[in-house]
Amino acid sequence: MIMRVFFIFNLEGFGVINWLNAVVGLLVWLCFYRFWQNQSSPGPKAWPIFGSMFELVANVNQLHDWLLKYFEQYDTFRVPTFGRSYIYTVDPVNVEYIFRKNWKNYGKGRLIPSQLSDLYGRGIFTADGEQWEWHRKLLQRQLFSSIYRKYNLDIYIGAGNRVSSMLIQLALKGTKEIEMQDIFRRMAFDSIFQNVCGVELESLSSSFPKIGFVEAFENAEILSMQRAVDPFWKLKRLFVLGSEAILKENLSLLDEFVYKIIKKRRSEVKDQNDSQQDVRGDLLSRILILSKDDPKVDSDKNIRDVIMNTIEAGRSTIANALSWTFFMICNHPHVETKILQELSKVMEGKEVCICKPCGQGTNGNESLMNNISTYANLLRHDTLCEMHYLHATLTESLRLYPSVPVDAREALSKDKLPDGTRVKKGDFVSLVPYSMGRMKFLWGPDAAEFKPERWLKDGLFQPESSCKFSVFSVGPRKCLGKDAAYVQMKVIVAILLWFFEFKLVAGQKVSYRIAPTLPMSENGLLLKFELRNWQNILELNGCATK
Ligand code: HEM
Repeated sequence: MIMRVFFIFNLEGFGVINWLNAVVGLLVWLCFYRFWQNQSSPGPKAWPIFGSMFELVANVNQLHDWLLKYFEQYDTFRVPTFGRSYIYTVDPVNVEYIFRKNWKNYGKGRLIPSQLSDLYGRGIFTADGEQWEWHRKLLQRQLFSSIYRKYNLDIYIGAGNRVSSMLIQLALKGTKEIEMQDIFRRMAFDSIFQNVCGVELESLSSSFPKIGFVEAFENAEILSMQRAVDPFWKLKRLFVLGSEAILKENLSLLDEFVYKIIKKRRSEVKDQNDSQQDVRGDLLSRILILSKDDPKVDSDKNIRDVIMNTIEAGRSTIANALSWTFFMICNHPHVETKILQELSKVMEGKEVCICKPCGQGTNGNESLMNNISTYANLLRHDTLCEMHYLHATLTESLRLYPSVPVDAREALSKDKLPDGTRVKKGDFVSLVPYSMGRMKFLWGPDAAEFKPERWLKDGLFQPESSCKFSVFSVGPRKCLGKDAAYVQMKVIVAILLWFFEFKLVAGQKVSYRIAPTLPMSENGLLLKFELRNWQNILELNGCATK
């Protein structure tokens, strides 16, 4: 074949040097062609071969604000790097196309799953196609069942009680300031673990215990992410060296713990069916009971992957969202007042002493804890649904500080977006909720301001299209835990704000840290706290004491 080409183009006698010149010339031409192509597309300046790599690396620690700067000029732009482009968009029409209309062409792809699959296996966050569909259907069936919803709510109420008890104990020891992000991180991990596995990890205590499973999970996640910038990770994994050796150790600990729970639960629910009164509510039991005819459920590895992915889904998302919400509430005292007014209105008439200065009298802390627990138990689904202002506050905080700031997909084949942007196979195409939430063309001239009121009409919460408020993603792969997330966040805010007063510790600089979610930087959120002054609440609404 090659000889035929030589013959046709009469290339015999071309000479080695000439050949080399031709090949180098072709490569240089290709580089400059690509350079020229990238130069003419919207986005940061692109250099031959390296594309915009240098600018990207220089800005990686403030990635979200760097992207935002470009979104002030373009709705969609390209960041070319060595072999592929990263395309970012805040254009709702492109978002709808990528995530809904042509979603099958934009999946988890190959690169990210290859780095994360030791931790998450072939679970919902790493799988495409049939495997993803199996996970999604399995979870969908459980997450919206009434047994599971009730079980979850009880977990969240328990978590609210535990955080309160922890704060009271800390206050007794004379502590006046706390790092709230760490408390929310512990609370969210404990809750999702109990929700998924039916086991309490008990990391919420005033002694701030280190829990082996939690540490191993967090280490494994960081080490798996670091593979993205380590070209030798596969070699290191092969020879069990350095970071890969540590990752392996953490993964073994996680697997041992999880497989033990799966085994135990299999034997416990072996003969149970869903109609029994004492049926367990945790996700693992429910899957084992309800899907026992599904051959894939027989595989402990599949179940392990479901567990790991669901823990990941509900862990840092909730902790981040609550941390930023408290940050915003502390910065906007009138929002706190309105939440308290709503709480007292919604809870009015419920059989609880919500307005008395309980716990500050003779019965002391025990009475206060009883009061907190009685109040918390009244936070049932119907009561939470009445809290429109709190719902709006959480949504507004997520608009500005979305738990998943960049939602990326890999193009499985070449394509063209509605605005004409060309996509090559292997390009990463991302919607950027962090920037979307700040776009004036979407939210008006006050887009940067924190205004829960923008979500309310006549006091009722008004949802927005997910192509505009994309915080929970869009289309067939949108978040499965959105409702559960709101329930948990509302319970925690309703309990903590009612019983405690929080103020920002002055002088701290609160910013984000780069991660797949949007945690605050290392120092977290330092808050001063004390028991709420009940007299203020009484005055707030002229509330009648019981
Ligand atoms: C404030 C809280 C939360 C936010 C902002 C959030 C946001 C998101 C986003 C943006 C995605 C798409 C991620 C991707 O494309 O890879 C997602 C997926 C998902 N979320 Fe959430 N999430 C939250 C809480 C939860 C909770 C509590 C659960 C479960 C109990 C959950 C379960 C899931 C699952 C299973 C998926 C995968 C859906 C799929 O790929 O089909 N999420 N979530």
